[in-house]
Amino acid sequence: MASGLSNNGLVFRQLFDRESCTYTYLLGDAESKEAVLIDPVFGLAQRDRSVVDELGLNLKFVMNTHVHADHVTGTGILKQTLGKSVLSVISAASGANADVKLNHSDNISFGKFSLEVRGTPGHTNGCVCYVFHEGRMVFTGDTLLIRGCGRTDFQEGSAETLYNSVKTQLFELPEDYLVYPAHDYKGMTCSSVGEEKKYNPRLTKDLDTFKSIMDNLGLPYPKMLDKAVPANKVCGLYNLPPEMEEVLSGSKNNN
Ligand SMILES: N[C@@H](CCC(=O)N[C@@H](CSS)C(=O)NCC(=O)O)C(=O)O
Repeated sequence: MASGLSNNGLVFRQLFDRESCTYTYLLGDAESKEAVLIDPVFGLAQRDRSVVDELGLNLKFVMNTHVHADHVTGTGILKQTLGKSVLSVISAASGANADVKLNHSDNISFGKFSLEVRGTPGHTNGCVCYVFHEGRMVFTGDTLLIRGCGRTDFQEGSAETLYNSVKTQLFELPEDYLVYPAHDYKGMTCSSVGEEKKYNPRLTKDLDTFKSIMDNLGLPYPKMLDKAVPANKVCGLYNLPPEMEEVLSGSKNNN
């Protein structure tokens, strides 16, 4: 096995989109070569394909943690270019189209590894987190961010639901599990369950204080909201903004 590529047979990469500050995660089994990609971004599909190819992996699942509002997902374009053996994945509760629609406590397997699905509604109804017990990691989407959490002021957002999701589904995990969110806006890459239980400025508070914090975030709506949500209901392949149609038709390269 090539050195530096894997750890206990796991191949792991954290990839970043500078525009939307989105993290995409690649996890692969070095032995079987089966891999999954979590929260890919449409405009970076070529980058993701290159990394997968260079590491000698075969994508089995392209997955979302939820219907994103700030960027268009790359699951559809990756399926289109990689072929029918790649399956798109999202939760059933999201109401979005995909090959595989997940429910709480389902498992997604790739090679000898698997991800446990935990329903964590609050930012949206269909949010899920993926717990990777073998790697002691959890991919939290927008449910839990580093020292923050997903906003709850649009889509089906509910501060109380998000609070309960974090407390029951994430803060019950062992404290050494590493937290990998879908975004970071401050240059942080990773946290742990223990750190967030101790230092998260929102989720260390009682429910009423949390709700008041969430009611007063004062964030502008994501610039892509009206385009991204309908597109992401169909794996990012509908009603695309013109610059993204160019990517799909191959007239724009991503280099
Ligand atoms: N400025 C960005 C959107 C930033 C934003 O609203 N982020 C979301 C996650 S993406 S919907 C969020 O939940 N943020 C929570 C926070 O506390 O920052 C844009 O225009 O796209």
